[in-house]
Amino acid sequence: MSALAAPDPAVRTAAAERLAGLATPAGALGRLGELGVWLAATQGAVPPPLLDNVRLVIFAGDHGVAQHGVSAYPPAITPAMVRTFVMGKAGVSALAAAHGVQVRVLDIGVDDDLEGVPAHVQAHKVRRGSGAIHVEDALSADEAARAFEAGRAVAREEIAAGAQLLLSGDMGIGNTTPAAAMVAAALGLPAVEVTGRGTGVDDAALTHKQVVVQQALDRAGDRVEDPLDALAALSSADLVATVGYLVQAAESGVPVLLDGLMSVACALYAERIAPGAAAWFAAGHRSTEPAQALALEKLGLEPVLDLGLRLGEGSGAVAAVPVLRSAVALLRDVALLADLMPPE
Ligand SMILES: Cc1cc2ncn([C@H]3O[C@H](COP(=O)(O)O)[C@@H](O)[C@H]3O)c2cc1C
Ligand SMILES: O=C(O)c1cccnc1
Repeated sequence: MSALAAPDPAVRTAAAERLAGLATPAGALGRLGELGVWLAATQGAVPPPLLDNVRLVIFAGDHGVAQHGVSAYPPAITPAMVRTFVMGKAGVSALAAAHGVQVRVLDIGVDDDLEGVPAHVQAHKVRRGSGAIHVEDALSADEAARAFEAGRAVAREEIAAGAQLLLSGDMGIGNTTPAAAMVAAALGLPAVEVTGRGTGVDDAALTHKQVVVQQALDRAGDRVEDPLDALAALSSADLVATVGYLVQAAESGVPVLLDGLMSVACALYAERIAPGAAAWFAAGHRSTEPAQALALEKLGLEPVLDLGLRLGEGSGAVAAVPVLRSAVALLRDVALLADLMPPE
């Protein structure tokens, strides 16, 4: 794809001028000031509008590799959590209810037919489970293309519903393994430098997980040089859909607040596929996974929060929404110093 347009530079300049003119000491608003300027540029208005239409999509899927000792939890948790999101009782559901964020969960590749779950949850399903990446490709080229288009379609649907800010979340036992492989492949790093404990595997399982990630990288070989080939080899239907969602948001000029490892790994690929996309992304939080920190650094993103969260689901992004709203409030509601001072 050709390079994407950046958030409006003229609006960015006007927002930076407004920030500099507020009745606060220069620079006193720190990152809140920077976030306000970014939000103004991405919304195309100074001051930026109130963020009252913030929408999270949770992409759910299973991973063949989860049956090979890489997670502290069994794959049966994935469909159980999809049902929990539908009921509004997951960790992210509580945060989203507290902060007025709309949540949508989508089964892109769960290895279960999710009987009784509303049909719209499965409207974009690509397949049941994705391949165990250390022994086979996650997806065929055709499945990867379909997952990418599904993610794009979902972003268009959310934008049509008025989204001012999109969030991306994940659900899938074992997904920190493909996400670590994706980051290693994009950054040219060995498995030992990217692999983390995910849901909390012990030392022996961490060593095994590193071996599995390295096997996946060795198996993919030179194919990692092309981002779409790398995704088919090393990711999953739900993660490719997330990449498509991020690319479409950036292409449509709608900003995205990223979450933890899966979200940020997908953002790396969105930037590889659509250079310039990262200018539309902010990082909600720093997770405990080493690959997330490495991917954030590559993208030049500084996370808003650092709470030691390692949940996924979009929880770290939702937790950061009040900080973004604070940034908007300051640019909207603080007087200009020039208006307070008598003319000379
Ligand atoms: C009850 C439960 C709820 C979750 N919500 C998100 N995750 C997170 O943990 C998983 C990734 O970690 P790993 O690669 O170690 O399996 C993903 O499902 C992710 O969304 C959860 C995990 C569990 C167990
Ligand atoms: O970094 C994350 O987002 C993460 C870490 C562990 C488990 N689930 C998600």
